[in-house]
Amino acid sequence: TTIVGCIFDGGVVIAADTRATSGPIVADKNCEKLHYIAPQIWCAGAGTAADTEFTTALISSQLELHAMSTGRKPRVVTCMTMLKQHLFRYQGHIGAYLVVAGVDPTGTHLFTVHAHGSTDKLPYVTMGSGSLAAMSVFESKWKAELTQEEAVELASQAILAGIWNDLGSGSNVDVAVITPEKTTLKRNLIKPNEKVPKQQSYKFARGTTAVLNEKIIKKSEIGRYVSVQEV
Ligand SMILES: CCOc1ccc(-c2cc(C(=O)Nc3ccc(S(=O)(=O)NC(C)=O)cc3)c3ccccc3n2)cc1
Repeated sequence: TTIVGCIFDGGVVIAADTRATSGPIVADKNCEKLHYIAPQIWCAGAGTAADTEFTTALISSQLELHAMSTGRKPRVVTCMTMLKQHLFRYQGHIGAYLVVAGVDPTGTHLFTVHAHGSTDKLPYVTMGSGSLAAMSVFESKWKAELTQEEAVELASQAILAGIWNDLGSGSNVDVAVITPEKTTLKRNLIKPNEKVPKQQSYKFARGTTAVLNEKIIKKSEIGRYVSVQEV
């Protein structure tokens, strides 16, 4: 998995690849790793799929109840705090590595939350098995005061670095852009691994391989031939 987040002038963008693995097997070629928390708070998840899905859904519910009781819009720091306290309580046994991003009345915020409960607050972040490949893109191309278009492009390039260089990442690029006005989910914004039509037909004509000899036997005689190596 490769997931990233990047703050820009006026909002924040998060992005993810769409490969789900089970050991060496690609279990899902187009899974969703961007999770809704609140109208202007979204979360990218790496780690155990069920853990990221259920943990984000649980905190989304708790945050909505909190917003109802306070009568205020939910804050990103509140979401981060709920996530870190929940994950710390389970001492890392919940395999959820999360990028929490959003806009609230106090501004634009981007956090990481690790499975053991540690957190960071940064202008750009990466997580997952492809995090080092993705971070190489940010460390070489990030600048302050990015525009929305620049931030979407940079985040997409960071995910693509994971897709190409990390076996745990692959398939497509999903992006979510969060501004004070609206949140836009761009599902499969980039599809760099689509199957293309074969250049030609690879069906061999009947008779391409010569038949050297043929022997028709009764079903009752099969046992006689199973152990015999015909030369
Ligand atoms: C007592 C242990 O404390 C810890 C503290 C921090 C980290 C940690 C983990 C990560 C990280 O993202 N690890 C990670 C890898 C693969 C997937 S995965 O989903 O691609 N594959 C599997 C199998 O989970 C998820 C998360 C990370 C990334 C970027 C910068 C720092 C980081 N630090 C781990 C343990």
